[in-house]
Amino acid sequence: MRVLVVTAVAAEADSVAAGLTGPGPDARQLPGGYPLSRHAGVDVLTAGVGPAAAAAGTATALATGAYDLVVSAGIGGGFPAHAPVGALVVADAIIAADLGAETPDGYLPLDELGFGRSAHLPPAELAARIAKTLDAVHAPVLTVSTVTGTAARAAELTRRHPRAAAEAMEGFGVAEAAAAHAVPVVEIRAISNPVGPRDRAAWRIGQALDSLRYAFQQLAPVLEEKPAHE
Ligand SMILES: O=C(O)c1cccc(C(=O)CC[C@H]2O[C@@H](n3cnc4c(=O)[nH]cnc43)[C@H](O)[C@@H]2O)c1
Repeated sequence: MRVLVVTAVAAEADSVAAGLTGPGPDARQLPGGYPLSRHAGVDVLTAGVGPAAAAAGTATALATGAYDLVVSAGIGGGFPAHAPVGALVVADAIIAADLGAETPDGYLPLDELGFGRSAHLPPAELAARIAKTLDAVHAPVLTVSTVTGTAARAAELTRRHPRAAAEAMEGFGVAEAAAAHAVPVVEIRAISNPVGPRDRAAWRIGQALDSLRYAFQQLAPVLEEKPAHE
């Protein structure tokens, strides 16, 4: 199995790579300038922040036809009722939470507008096994284009998606590219901040990056190729 891990920024890619145990990395750049580090069985891509960059980078990597699984991984905001700072969240659904239309009667997601889908479902058994391995919260992860910064917006997202444990900015973009290439996708988020009123001082990015490294340490035996003689 060859796995593509898609991160937004270099610090996330470094944490993922630090958790992998195999030899490497063999660093290269894909067309478009996307940095890719190759490890045993796992490639780690830095695609940029936001769903559009994530989709473009993921699609570029998947065009090689080399991958059996895509993992969207990085830091994220946690809905405090479900996922505190430092927790890991493995998505059981990857939901586009602000892709749609506002109407006088409220928000309409893309699928209800008839333009496509608003959610991707990771393979249930694999996602549940990853969540169990990581002792992670297993719940929907929202993809947003704007980081939530008010209590009102957090409450509105919770009203629409009561089970959601995290929000981040890339998962749905990665999943759209994966679906276009018929490759399964999972999403793993390490919680760096609560979803709610903007408080930059409360972000624990170092702690979340440590959690991300720990996650890939635990997952390395599952994800990395074993040489035939082992
Ligand atoms: O300082 C800010 O308020 C701010 C505004 C926009 C973006 C940022 C980032 O540094 C985070 C973007 C990056 O991290 C993921 N992330 C982490 N926490 C959240 C969150 O609460 N909501 C959405 N995304 C989050 C995201 O996936 C991006 O890759 C800071």
